[in-house]
Amino acid sequence: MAKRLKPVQPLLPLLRATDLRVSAGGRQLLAVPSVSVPAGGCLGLVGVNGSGKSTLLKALAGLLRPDQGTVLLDDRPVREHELSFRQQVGVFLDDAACFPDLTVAEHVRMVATAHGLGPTAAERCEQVLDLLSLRHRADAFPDTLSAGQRQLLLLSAVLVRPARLLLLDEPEQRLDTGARERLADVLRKTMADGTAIVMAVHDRQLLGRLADQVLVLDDGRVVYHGPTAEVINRGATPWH
Ligand SMILES: Nc1ncnc2c1ncn2[C@@H]1O[C@H](COP(=O)(O)OP(=O)(O)OP(=O)(O)O)[C@@H](O)[C@H]1O
Repeated sequence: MAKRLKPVQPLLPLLRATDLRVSAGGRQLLAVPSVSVPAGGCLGLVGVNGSGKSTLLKALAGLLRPDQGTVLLDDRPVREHELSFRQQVGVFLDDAACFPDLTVAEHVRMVATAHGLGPTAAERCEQVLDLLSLRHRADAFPDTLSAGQRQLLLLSAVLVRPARLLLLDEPEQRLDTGARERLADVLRKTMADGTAIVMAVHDRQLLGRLADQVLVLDDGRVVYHGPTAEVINRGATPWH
């Protein structure tokens, strides 16, 4: 007798946003029909300055309330201040700041401890500082860091904590080629562990190495949403 197969349930995306619209001062800043990222996937957001990438990230992070549309994490609405959301989602925006009186190691340790790493915090902190090549500045204070090292400190503080979703705004800013490659390696490993990433990015190589899908924005509107390879293979990017 033929065996009856159970219907296959498609995997739910981790993050899903539908019909997002954001405006300010009577002007529409963003109109995005849909965003969907599965666990372990990476969506790259690209577009010229002012095209709406940060606005979209803020809406996905629940930091900005859209006029219209929904953002769901695991099919539940995103709420900025909900503890479970903060525990699951690491957000890196370009306005992140450092404490002037805490060293590099202390910053990273503070975030790791706050996110419940407990006895494993010290080892994880060293590992992240090693991976981003910042361990030699572990005892340095922020005002003695170069711009790129400060960027690495802020990234270390986001990457040290466990997260199911990372929302990153131009993480490659101020980093040299080697540091960008190390960042790509760390993010790829994070994805292999099942973390989803949405990342605004100007660096085409980083985009090609990480993103499996790309959303190109122009004046707040989506002008392309599809596989990264198609955008990369065009030779010239449609956003520069
Ligand atoms: N709080 C705000 N009030 C009014 N307009 C805003 C606000 N924040 C951003 N904008 C406008 O929204 C548009 C999109 O800005 P956004 O910062 O999302 O662009 P971006 O693609 O991230 O740019 P960049 O590559 O320069 O970081 C811009 O025209 C900007 O001036």
